[in-house]
Formats: sequence, C-alpha cells, structure tokens
Amino acid sequence: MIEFKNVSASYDGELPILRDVSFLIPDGDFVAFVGTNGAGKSTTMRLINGLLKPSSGQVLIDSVPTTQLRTSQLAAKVGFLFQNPDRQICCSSVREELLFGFRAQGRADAEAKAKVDAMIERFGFDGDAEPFLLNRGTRQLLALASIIVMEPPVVVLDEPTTGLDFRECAKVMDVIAELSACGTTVIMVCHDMEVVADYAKRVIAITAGQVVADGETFAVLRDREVLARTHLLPPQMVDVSLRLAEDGAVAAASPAALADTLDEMTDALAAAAGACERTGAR
Ligand SMILES: Nc1ncnc2c1ncn2[C@@H]1O[C@H](COP(=O)(O)OP(=O)(O)OP(=O)(O)O)[C@@H](O)[C@H]1O
Repeated sequence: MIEFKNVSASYDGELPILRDVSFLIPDGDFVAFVGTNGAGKSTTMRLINGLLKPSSGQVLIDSVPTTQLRTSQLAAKVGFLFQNPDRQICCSSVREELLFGFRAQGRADAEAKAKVDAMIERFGFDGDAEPFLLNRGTRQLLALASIIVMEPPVVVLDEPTTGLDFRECAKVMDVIAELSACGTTVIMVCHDMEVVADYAKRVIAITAGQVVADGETFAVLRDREVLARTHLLPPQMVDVSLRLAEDGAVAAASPAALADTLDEMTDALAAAAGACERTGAR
C-alpha cells in the first residue's frame, strides 16, 4: 500500500512542485497519473521510489515513511521503469542485464539464474545479444523485464509507451496488464489517454502540483471539467459518446451517450438500429 499524506515537495527547497497531495493506493491497484507537462507526475513517481523526499507530509510504503527506508529496502518493494530505457540499461548482454538487480543484492545464485532464463524464454530474448543493438521497443521490454524479474510488489512506470509504435506499445502494455492481473500494484504516468482507457482501473489527474481528480478511469476521463483543467483530450470513443449527448443526437442517459469503448458503442448503435427497424415495421 502506498499512501501520500499531505505531501509537498520541492527540488530547491523553495519552489513548491507538489502541494498538499494526498492519496492512497491499495495493493493490486492499477493507477494512471495524467496531466499536462510539468504538472508534477514524474516528481510524484520520484517520491514513491524515494529518489526525492517530501518537504512536508509523508510518503508511506506499507505504512513506513520513505524517509525511514534504506534504498535497498525501497528497491525491493518498488520497481521503477524510467521513461528512457537507455537510462536503465548498463550491461553488455541481455542475460547480464537481467541478472544485474540480483548481483546488486548479492544474490545472483542458481535461483536467480533460473528466473533470468525463464524471463529470456517468456520474452523471446537472445540472452547473448547486446542490449544497445536492440531496437527501441525491445530495449523497453528488456528494461521492463529486468525490473519484473526481481518480482517487486509495486511497479512504477514513467511513460512506458513513449516512443514506441503501436505493436511495441501493445506488447509492453500487455506485459504490464499481465503483471496487474497477477496482483502487482501498477502505477504509471501516461500521456496517451487511449492506453489509460484500455488498461488503468483508476486515474489520478494532477495539475500545477495538485490532485484535481481521483477516481475510476472512465469517471475521470468523462468529466469535461477535469479534462479542461488538465488540458487533456478524452479517448476517442469517450469523446464521441460525450458529443452525441452534448449535441442532443441521443438522450443523455442512453447507452450510446454512456459508451466508453468501441464494443459498448457498437452494441448501443446496433440496439438503437434494431429499435428503429421494429418501430418502422409497425
Ligand atoms: N530535477 C529537477 N530539478 C528542478 N526542477 C525540476 C526537476 N525535475 C522536474 N522539475 C520541475 O518540476 C516541475 C514538475 O516536473 P515533473 O517532471 O514532475 O512534471 P511532469 O508532470 O512529469 O511533466 P512531463 O509530463 O513533462 O514529464 C516542472 O516545473 C519541472 O521543471
């Protein structure tokens, strides 16, 4: 469980970047942090992994303030994926990269090597390949794999899909969805509202260092006021359903006006077309 209690934070001790931020993320949650550039999302992630300490308030991991946790204790609880995999990758082979975390903890034993082999198999990596010669999407997957091989209960992902094409993005997000399905707590910063809509259970919207919305994904993404305050465009299907209701094309409470996904919109339109046909036939 991760809890922010009235957290304020600053890089220079003067200019506040986060102001009085509070939220609680229970085990197993999948939360996306959204907001404009400079809102304070990455700063929030740095507070979770202990790279930054609050100037006031508390960041608690399993009820223990990060100020009381050693870096190694924090690293065991929270795996952190940087936006740019090249900031993370440092070894000369894929296998060594996956073993790096175990070596750092002094436990590169047979069990660790077996976990690395399983990860190589799962991702279809070439264990001897040189990481920097891999393409961007595969380097991102390697950076992700090198975190999840350590099996942290929480993973923090700072814009995990930036710079990836559609297929690479889906591959990375499917791995993350699988982690979430297996009970790992997932906390990600994401600028792509389609990805947020497809994967996150909950959205926390930040603007100017303050939380302006915290709720179920579509409750937040359908809130025009929140979208305006955070300068975000909703996912396409949400935009279509909101506009249908706003333009009076369908009733505000109709299934088409409430559709969050393509499937829901297709069902709503098919049902409406069926009803029209029946009315016309009478
Ligand atoms: N290392 C740092 N030193 C000083 N100021 C910083 C540092 N990192 C970020 N900031 C400032 O803190 C503010 C919030 O930055 P942060 O990176 O948390 O925002 P963000 O919401 O993640 O934005 P983006 O989406 O662009 O990554 C910005 O004004 C930024 O310039």
